[in-house]
Amino acid sequence: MDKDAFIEQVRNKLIVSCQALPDEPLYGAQIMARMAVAAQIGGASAIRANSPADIQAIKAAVDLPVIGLYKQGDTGIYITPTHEAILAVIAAGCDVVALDATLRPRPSEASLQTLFETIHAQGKLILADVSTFEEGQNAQALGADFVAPTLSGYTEYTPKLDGPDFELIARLAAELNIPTIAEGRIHTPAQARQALDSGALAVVVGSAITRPRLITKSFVDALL
Ligand SMILES: CC(=O)N[C@H](C=O)[C@@H](O)[C@H](O)[C@H](O)COP(=O)(O)O
Repeated sequence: MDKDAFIEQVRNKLIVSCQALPDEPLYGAQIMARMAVAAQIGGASAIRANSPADIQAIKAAVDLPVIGLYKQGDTGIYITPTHEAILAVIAAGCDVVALDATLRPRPSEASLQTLFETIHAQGKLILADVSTFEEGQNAQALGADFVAPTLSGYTEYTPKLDGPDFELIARLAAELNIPTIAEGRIHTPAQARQALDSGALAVVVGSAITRPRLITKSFVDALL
């Protein structure tokens, strides 16, 4: 899928992140594929998914573009950090590759520039997951197709907010030339609406739709 087609597919729409790690109760490619089917029936415009196995199962189950990533651990730079991880999610069939584009020291010798080049050489689109405006600027300069504030609140130098980082969404959307896809702690339909009103092209919602353990906990906590 080319960039214009992807933009038209997701414009002003919801993208559902269907992810469960091995320590989560819904872990398993077939379970994530059913989550994706539910998301498609509900009206999602695209799916965000982690790992080659999940991406492959989701691609077989739904007729939607997939933003693929491959988490390697859960500290430091863990979202699609290497060429191998990129090639694995592309081989699994994703349309867009999401990767950590923060300015932190990288775990392998691969620079962000060469990782971007690998994605484009395979004819796929780049979604740069960042935590600050400067990281978004850097990703744009290196050739990213899309930017998302996915990592705001997850780097040691960004504030830990309870809700979405609307300020960063608005600044990325206003000051960069590439589209911003809002993501991270969007927990309600009103927040999703606000993200679009802040200038985002589309909105990714994960936990609030596909992590029932966390959804349950939010209700339980409200009753304490
Ligand atoms: C920080 C990090 O590793 N974020 C991951 C990125 O793919 C996922 O664990 C999140 O679920 C996703 O970003 C969607 O966000 P939320 O689940 O808050 O709607």
